Amino acid sequence: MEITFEHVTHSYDVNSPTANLGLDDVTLKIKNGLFTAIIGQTGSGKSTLVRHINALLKPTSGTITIGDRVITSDTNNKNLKPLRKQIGMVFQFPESQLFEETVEKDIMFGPMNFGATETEAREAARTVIKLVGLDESYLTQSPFDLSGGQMRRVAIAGVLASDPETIILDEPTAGLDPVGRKEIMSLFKDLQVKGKTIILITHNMDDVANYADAMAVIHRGKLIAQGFPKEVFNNQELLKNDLITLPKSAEFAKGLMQQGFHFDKLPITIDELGTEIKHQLNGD
Ligand SMILES: Nc1ncnc2c1ncn2[C@@H]1O[C@H](COP(=O)(O)OP(=O)(O)OP(=O)(O)O)[C@@H](O)[C@H]1O
Repeated sequence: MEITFEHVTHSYDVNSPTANLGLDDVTLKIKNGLFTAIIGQTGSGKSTLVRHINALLKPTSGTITIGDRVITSDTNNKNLKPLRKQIGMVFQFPESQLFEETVEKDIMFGPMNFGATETEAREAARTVIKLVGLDESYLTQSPFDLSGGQMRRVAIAGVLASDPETIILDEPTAGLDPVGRKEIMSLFKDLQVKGKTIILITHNMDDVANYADAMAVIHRGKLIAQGFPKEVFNNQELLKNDLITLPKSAEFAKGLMQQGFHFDKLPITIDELGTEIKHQLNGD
């Protein structure tokens, strides 16, 4: 499902369409089946942007097209359920929204809300608990007896249980340790390989470099760059004006340039960096 923003502006000031802009004239295409990262400084408008994709927010002006669904300022709040089923949203610290007495009931809540029968929802819970790396024995436990990382997985399973086509992730690994982060990010990459469209908001540039196919940079509500991560991280204008930070490998490569190494483009992953260094040491 392709997602298109055309000249989308969102004002948080109900009395003035030009004041307190969360988004300012954003035109953007998010391609079907890709892993797209949305980055930008704190308060730049990333969450505002993604909340338009499942119509939690509506544009003050402009149009959003999601598959064959068009959202404008006068879109009716009725009939949004099919859209919300297609677009799964994992908010920051999603475990704070767990509330049922068992993991199974918590996971079943979403599908049943979207019309699944109890049997279907139970089946979905059994499938997704494994997808997030937990075994079926967790289903009968209370979510509140689990560790923070396990609770996060259960909350993510709850979103996956409705089998959304597109999954929006707002800082899904915040507060997790490096191992937990890698596991969760690999899970999302795996879901993309299986056909889902993934949209990730993150402050972690290594995650962008390692997992994203495309990225968009938001600054003060405006889209200031988009493209392949390798191109965007090599955008001199953005770097000069401190509008992006670099993944660790690119930072390391910059240091190496002061030692006489040369990179046409900064490598953005460890693999790319290793390959480049090997070539240069071998004189290739
Ligand atoms: N409910 C709201 N009412 C008024 N202003 C808001 C509201 N939510 C966000 N804003 C403002 O809109 C702008 C964009 O906020 P948004 O939360 O989209 O940024 P963000 O890039 O997601 O930030 P972060 O990285 O901190 O999550 C900010 O100036 C913020 O203060």
